[in-house]
Amino acid sequence: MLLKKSGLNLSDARNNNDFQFQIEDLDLPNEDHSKEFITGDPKEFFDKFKSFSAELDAMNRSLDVSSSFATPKVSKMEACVPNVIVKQNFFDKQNILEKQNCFDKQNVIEKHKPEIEEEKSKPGFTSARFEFMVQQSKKNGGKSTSNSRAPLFAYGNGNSKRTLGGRVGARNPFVPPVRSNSCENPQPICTSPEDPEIVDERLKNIDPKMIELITNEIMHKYKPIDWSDIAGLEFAKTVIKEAVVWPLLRPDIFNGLRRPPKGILLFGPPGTGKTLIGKCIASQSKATFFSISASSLTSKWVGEGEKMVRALFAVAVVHQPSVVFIDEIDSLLTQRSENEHESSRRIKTEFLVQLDGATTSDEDRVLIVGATNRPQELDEAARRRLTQRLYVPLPETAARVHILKNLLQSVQNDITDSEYDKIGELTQGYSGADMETLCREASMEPIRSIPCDQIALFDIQNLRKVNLNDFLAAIRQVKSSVSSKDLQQYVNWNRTYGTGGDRMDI
Ligand SMILES: Nc1ncnc2c1ncn2[C@@H]1O[C@H](COP(=O)(O)OP(=O)(O)OP(=O)(O)O)[C@@H](O)[C@H]1O
Repeated sequence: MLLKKSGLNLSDARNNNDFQFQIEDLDLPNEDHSKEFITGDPKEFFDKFKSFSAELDAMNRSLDVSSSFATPKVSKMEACVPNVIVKQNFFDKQNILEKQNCFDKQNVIEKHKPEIEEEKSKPGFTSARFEFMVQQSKKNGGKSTSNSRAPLFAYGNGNSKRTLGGRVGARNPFVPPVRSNSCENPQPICTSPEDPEIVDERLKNIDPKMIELITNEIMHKYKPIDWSDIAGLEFAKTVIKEAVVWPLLRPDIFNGLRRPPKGILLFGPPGTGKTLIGKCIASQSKATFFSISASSLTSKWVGEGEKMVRALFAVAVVHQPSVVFIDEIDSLLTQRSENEHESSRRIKTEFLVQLDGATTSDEDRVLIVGATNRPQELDEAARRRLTQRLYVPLPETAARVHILKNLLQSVQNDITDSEYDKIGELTQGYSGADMETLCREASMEPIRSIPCDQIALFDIQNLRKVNLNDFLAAIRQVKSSVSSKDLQQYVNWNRTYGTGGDRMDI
């Protein structure tokens, strides 16, 4: 069974690219029928089916019509052929592949001659889209529009693939359902910020493969982050709201001198919430969020890196407002050196050119958020372009307590407020990530108190709550991951280059 073999049910198959074209054409009566009657190896069947369709199409054009779209009669025949194949299969209850003559065009023509003749002699029903295609075909001097946007209907006419409204690739042609003034000419690309899937002028010189790769980096699903989810970091949050989020929300106010920065840098020890801030910016500004690791741009695409950078900015513009979060940005924008590899130099140059806005306009709402644990390694040209450089320090005591309370919400515990404060004081120098590790460790303590031989059948209702002692035991295990020497480097760099770096209250 075709669908059974593929492991898909009919509705899954309808959402599956490989099946969309065929399922729609096969016009299956219902799922039960499809299970019962369609047999054979799907790939083999569809390969045959496609080449057969192409043959029919060629034959179709050789009949006395000006083009494959010119009359509804022949197209009707074209459209009915797959149904014929399937119906034969349905009604004969035979394996499609066994019925080799299904793919014999003469056989099909002979069998359907009366239908075809009848269709030729009377005007048939034509849909608005079909009429549109006929008009386009006439406009093209009767030539097939196989490479334009029309032939969704005539599967045998080109290589275009029919879909059932599934995901359309960034480069797939846009097919207007009706002729409209804005899309009258099928050649120019219709652009729409609301529907970036439509091919856009701004992507025309970009390799479609790269567009696809970058588009895949868009994070569609992440928990919405609120500013209150980020513990502490009040200064960074205030600057970001004012310089980044509000301008993304109200571009009409924030223009000219009030134009937002194109790039910001978040620097600080590991695990202090830089990524969290990036997500919060995207979440609060309702922007498209791209999360890209700089090392993936530099290592995976050796030799192609600068093209990827170009693709990244182009796709971000199409999907604007966008926030592009680049983790480990230092590895992309390291200081120049004599033994630097040519390809990394080219990537860096391209990135700086793009950040300068060479290919974007002032109105474009694309924000680059770079994060680094090694700000001192940044190239000075890059540093200058990342105009807001915000220090994301280790959390203060109050922030650590805030993180603890947030994390422990999902675990039964009997920790009092004063005990929270105590844990907060005992975890001086811990990063947010260290606090998370600490909570995990503490929450394991009640589990460890269950005898090994009872764990399989243990009733979770009897699990004791996490308490202060669990945290005291965990603190002995989990240590701070940031040394005071490292910390001093961040403080020094912040003093020299950071936004508000000479403030004493951060
Ligand atoms: N200020 C904070 N408020 C709430 N949670 C935090 C905070 N800082 C860190 N965390 C938590 O610690 C974990 C690590 O945070 P995140 O990934 O944002 O750190 P990072 O600074 O980007 O780290 P790295 O530099 O290693 O990439 C996350 O699970 C996050 O929820």
